[in-house]
Amino acid sequence: MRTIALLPEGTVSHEAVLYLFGDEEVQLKHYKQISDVFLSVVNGEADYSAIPVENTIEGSVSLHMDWLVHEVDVPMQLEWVYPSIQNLIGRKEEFQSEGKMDYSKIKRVLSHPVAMAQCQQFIRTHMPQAELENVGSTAEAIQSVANHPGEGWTAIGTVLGAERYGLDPLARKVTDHNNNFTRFVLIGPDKLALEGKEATRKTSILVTLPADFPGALHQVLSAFAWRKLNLSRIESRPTKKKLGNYYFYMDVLEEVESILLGAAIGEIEALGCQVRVLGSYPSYSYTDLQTES
Ligand SMILES: O=C(O)C(=O)C[C@]1(C(=O)O)C=C[C@@H](O)C=C1
Repeated sequence: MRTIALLPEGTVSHEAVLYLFGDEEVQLKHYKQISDVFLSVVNGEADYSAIPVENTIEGSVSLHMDWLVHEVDVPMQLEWVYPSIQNLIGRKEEFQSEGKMDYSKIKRVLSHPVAMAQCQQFIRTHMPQAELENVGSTAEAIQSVANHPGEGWTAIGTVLGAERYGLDPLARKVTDHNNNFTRFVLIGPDKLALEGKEATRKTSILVTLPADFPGALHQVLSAFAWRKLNLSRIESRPTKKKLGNYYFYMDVLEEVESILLGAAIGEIEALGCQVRVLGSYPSYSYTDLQTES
């Protein structure tokens, strides 16, 4: 049985992992901090670590991307997409009378910063008086609310989290945009694919440009363009070595073993760029996962 490291019970990550593996039995190891989720696979405590890397509304989860690049050297082995459905969580009896919600009683809203950002408008419209507090995960937020009864505390998080910590969804689906999806990856030493499910092949690479090379990025991009290799994401991030030094993170819709991608990487290296492959893996979209073979 596979062991998966992930954020605490009741997080969006937890829902997403349960969804990914469906009926397959997996052992889940929950950690409070994302750093411990990363380290679990490094230390051999888990076969894979589940990491949220990108969100429709917030874009890249920078902290997690930085851990992938700078702190650990474990390949990405699978990617999947899951909707982040956020809800306002608290105790019904504290905020509702005769089934009607009284938002003016809310003094504090706790959540993960990415989840909080997904519900900005909802919070501003309904509870502008509330203090906002960012914590390590949506589940940690829900647990804190459970530990402070009668103090006007609420959390933004999942229905699964509300159930786990004995609270109620006070308002459901409170994200500002309907199409709120999060991209997750599994990192680990071994290859992984879901049997009978359609997947797109993807390769994630990091490209560091040589200093003082005018047009270097243009040339890198042309190596992909004339081979008709599709880039689905490109993003610059600081190298953390020198102010103004950046590397480019790129997702290419092709397997690293393919002749075309191999040749493109060779050409980019010949230009004097450094290329690091972060992983070459199957990518599952939300609808593909729902379709049984
Ligand atoms: O706190 C959680 O529920 C998480 O799973 C973390 C996380 C994230 O880090 O982006 C995952 C997805 C949600 O969009 C918000 C938060």
